[in-house]
Amino acid sequence: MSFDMPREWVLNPESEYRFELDPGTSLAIKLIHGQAEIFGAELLDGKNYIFYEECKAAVYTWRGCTLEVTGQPSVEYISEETPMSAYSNLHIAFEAMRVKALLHTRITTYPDTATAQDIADDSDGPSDAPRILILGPECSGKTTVTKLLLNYATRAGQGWSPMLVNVDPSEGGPMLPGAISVTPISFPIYTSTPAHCLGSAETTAPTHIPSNSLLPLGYWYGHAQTKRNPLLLDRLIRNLGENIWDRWDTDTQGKASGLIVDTPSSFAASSGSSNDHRNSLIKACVDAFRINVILVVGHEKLNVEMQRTYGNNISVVKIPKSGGVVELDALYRSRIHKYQMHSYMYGERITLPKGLAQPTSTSANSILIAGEPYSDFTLSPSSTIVPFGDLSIWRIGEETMAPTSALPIGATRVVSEMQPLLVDPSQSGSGLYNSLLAIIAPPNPDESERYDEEILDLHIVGFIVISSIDIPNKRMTVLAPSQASLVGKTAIVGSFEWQE
Ligand SMILES: Nc1ncnc2c1ncn2[C@@H]1O[C@H](COP(=O)(O)OP(=O)(O)OP(=O)(O)O)[C@@H](O)[C@H]1O
Repeated sequence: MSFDMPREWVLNPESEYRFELDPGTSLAIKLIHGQAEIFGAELLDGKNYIFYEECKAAVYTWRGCTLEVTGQPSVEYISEETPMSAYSNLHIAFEAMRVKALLHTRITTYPDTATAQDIADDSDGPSDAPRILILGPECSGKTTVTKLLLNYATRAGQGWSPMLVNVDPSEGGPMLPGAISVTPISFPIYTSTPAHCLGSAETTAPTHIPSNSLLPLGYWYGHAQTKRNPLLLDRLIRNLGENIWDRWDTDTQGKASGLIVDTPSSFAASSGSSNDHRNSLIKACVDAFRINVILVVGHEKLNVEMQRTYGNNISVVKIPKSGGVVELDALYRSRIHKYQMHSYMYGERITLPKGLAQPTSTSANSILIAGEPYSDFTLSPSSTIVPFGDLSIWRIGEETMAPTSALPIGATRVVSEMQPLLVDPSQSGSGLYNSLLAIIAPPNPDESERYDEEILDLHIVGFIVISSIDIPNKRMTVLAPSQASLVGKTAIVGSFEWQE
């Protein structure tokens, strides 16, 4: 049988079709009959959903369905054993919490409008929105559970917009790796590529704004590993929390929708010295987001530990890991970082599976990429030469290039983890060549309001890459998604490198 030809898969109720793609291949899945969803986002029938860039995922059906699959996955099979009923029970419990939280806010804000039934419903037990922290080891399915629960909330038809909080800097959520962010989610996140496994942010390029792009608020941590600068990560997590609570002051529906925090696997690793930093980062999340539910994905020891530490005030629930979750190695993750950065600059270059008829102006609507009709998703970044002085570049809490031997005899270098250090591009070891930088919001225009570490608390407005440095002429080549001027902007460098 040729894999170029469309093939049919018939799924029984409560089963899923799982697939894994190799580099350079793509897959189209069309729902022919019945009902199906991909990590909680419902498939429309008759549309070809495209998957690419080594995507690994599953299409699940509650009531049974027939799928038409075009393309050549490296792995594909049907599984009848899934944890979906446990996950959907959780969703039902969270939905009840949202409804009660909204009712409680309505009664306390507008007591005159409350009916006797409202008051009776409000009187039985606590009424707080679900604010959920998801913990689990590497490749346990944390991001997938986060996405599934968010998607179910948006499908409930109640106008919920739960906050997706991503504190996993190695993944970057809807932004780029190195960022942590918060994003209100009001429509389902469709899976198509691991480069945007939690949806994609609106690009800063003005030419292309898909209707499903997200508007995250993010801070730049700059590294993949949480242990590299836990104090900085702690502070950025607390910044995210403050932003959420400020916004919820005036958004009762959003507040009742709650939030879901996707965490890095290092939060679940308990080995020696890493224990302290991960405990303090978990605590930072619990405090900043006022967590009231901790979900532990398939890890008995961590579950017991969380029960002991937080069980008195927080519901700690162990949930099963899906057998479909794929083990991802370091090389795969590095390729995903490359896809993410390239997609930010160049948009998406998608090769459709061979057996799929090429889209015409009339058929493009029946081909969906991440839930959006197929169109030209490519972007044209600008590559410009800018004088060193146009941009002020900082590095947080790490030594710049001057070697220790350059210090006065007997002096030791003391750099606090939170200290912003100005980077001089004219120094040959500046570490800027080929690096990814976040451009951050301008500092407070009122000089009297400024403080030393202010740049730690400024959110990300975009990203650039320094693709070459010309020290003799004091200028550098900057790759950016748009041609907006960089004069006077502030950027922070981390440890992510641009890969061609
Ligand atoms: N049921 C499933 N069938 C097929 N693939 C799946 C399934 N569930 C998850 N996956 C895939 O497995 C991979 C790992 O899942 P996920 O990213 O959710 O795990 P994680 O615990 O968040 O990983 P990390 O180690 O990065 O923290 C992803 O590519 C995801 O799409």
